[in-house]
Amino acid sequence: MNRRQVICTAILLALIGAILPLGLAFYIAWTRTVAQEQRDLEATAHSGLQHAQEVLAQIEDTLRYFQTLAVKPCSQEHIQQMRAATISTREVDEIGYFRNLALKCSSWGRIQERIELPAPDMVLGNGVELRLNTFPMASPNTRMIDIFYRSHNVLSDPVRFVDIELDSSMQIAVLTANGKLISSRHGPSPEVVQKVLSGVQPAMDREVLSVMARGQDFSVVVTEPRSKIVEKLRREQMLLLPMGLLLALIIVGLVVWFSRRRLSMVGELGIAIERKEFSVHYQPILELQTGRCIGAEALIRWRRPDGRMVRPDLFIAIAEEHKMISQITEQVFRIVIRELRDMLVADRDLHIAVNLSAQDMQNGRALKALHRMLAGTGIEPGQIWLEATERGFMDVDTARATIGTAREMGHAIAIDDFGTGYSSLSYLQQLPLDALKIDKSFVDTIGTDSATSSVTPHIIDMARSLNLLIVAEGIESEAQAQYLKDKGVHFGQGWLYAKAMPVGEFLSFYEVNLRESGAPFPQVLKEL
Ligand SMILES: Nc1nc2c(ncn2[C@@H]2O[C@@H]3COP(=O)(O)O[C@H]4[C@@H](O)[C@H](n5cnc6c(=O)[nH]c(N)nc65)O[C@@H]4COP(=O)(O)O[C@H]3[C@H]2O)c(=O)[nH]1
Repeated sequence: MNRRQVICTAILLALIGAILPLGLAFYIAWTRTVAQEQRDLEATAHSGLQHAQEVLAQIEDTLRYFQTLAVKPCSQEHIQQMRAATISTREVDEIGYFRNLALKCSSWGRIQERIELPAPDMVLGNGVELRLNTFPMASPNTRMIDIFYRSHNVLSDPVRFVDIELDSSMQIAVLTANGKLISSRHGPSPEVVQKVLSGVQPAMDREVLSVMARGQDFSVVVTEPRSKIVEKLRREQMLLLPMGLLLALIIVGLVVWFSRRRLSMVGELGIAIERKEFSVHYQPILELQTGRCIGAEALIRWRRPDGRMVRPDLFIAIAEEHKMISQITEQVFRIVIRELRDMLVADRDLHIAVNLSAQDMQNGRALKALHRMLAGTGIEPGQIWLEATERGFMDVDTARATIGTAREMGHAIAIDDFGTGYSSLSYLQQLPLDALKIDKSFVDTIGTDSATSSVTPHIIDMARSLNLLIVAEGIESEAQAQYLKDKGVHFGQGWLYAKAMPVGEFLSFYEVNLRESGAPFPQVLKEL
């Protein structure tokens, strides 16, 4: 992933991370509120049904009482009893006595006019008849529910059937079992009520919550516009939104932390070490006189997940600065042993040079790790050479100790990039080194009249006087190679011969080289 992709992904993830928990909190608050409201509606519908049935039962009791009352119909006493019942029974507003389906007297007294019972709207299982739109003589504008049994009827205010505790945001309708409206409160929509009754989910269920309770004689529908539950939703949100907000903050924080880590080279390097994103390429080292390949320098390669390569001189410095280099050195050792173990065991003339950083030289941890890794592999320690730059030898005492340990273990040790730092002859004399590598910058000056071109022969003379093996790196031309050969430089590496290459290519190169050069293993190395 490149920088831009990391930033875009981070922004996207941060947005999702912020929106998702908040959206989730909102969604949970909404569904919890709706579910709670649905439960409240159900409870209201059931209590509405129970109440309507109790009202009916009360009226039926009154009717049954008059059925068994042994008084002369429409006598003073009969009318008196009817009046008493309207006073003592809340559900009973008026009582009437019928003969041949015509009203003879009521709790108001005797009736002179002929009032006949119309056809009932519904007949209950016990023979009680219901008429839903009765307008009594005493108050002709008031609709009453007429409940008739055998010879008596009761007129009851429809409100009695819905007289329950009702939330101001809810609407209730009590209907007969065959769906005719008895009474309602808070004006429920007749269409919604009919749809709920018929079992069809109301089309506007996005706007209305509804519940139905069905009894033997009545059905009760309770509705509530969703807009009315906003207040309750807010209360729920007050509870959940802070949690969502906290989660969003945590996610956004994590995204920022991860992306910053990903964006910084140090962070990326740490991830690369964890994920073992490194590989090793091998640059052949040849004896200059014969052209025989005696081994290779192991050079680390880091390919990032997006496919881009990072130059080692860039990330090695950062790894050193942030104390990550030892892990990298260990990974290089591990890769070299894994990739070349068989070949190193089969061919004792093959040598691989591995770079040690200044820190590796100072803390000696890499050497211990190498010792552990080589145990039981069959590889001779002498087949692994170690190279360290001048900086690695700055602290002469520590350097001497580390070189001593390395040599005791059987490794040859070389000073890399010689001449680029402050090393002097006297300084070199104090270190028990095996080889000196001439830096490419000096090889580049061969045949030129640059100011440093005169340094190269001095470095070579110095190395020779200290009896060190000399390896020149960065040889790119025949002229450079010839010059170095003439000066008695033993070994060289550079694009003139081969670039650093993956293990498979190197092994082929090595086999072809051995076949074609036909030269024996160099005497100078046997003496090491
Ligand atoms: N232009 C040109 N370049 C040539 C030629 N011949 C060799 N080179 C390059 O010169 C560098 C030689 O390695 P170095 O001096 O140890 O310099 C190395 C070394 O200091 C460091 N390095 C590489 N691998 C490791 C490692 O495993 N551990 C440590 N600590 N440092 C490493 O990174 C530096 C750069 O490594 P590379 O990029 O692989 O670059 C390599 C190599 O590819 C040539 O003819 N022409």
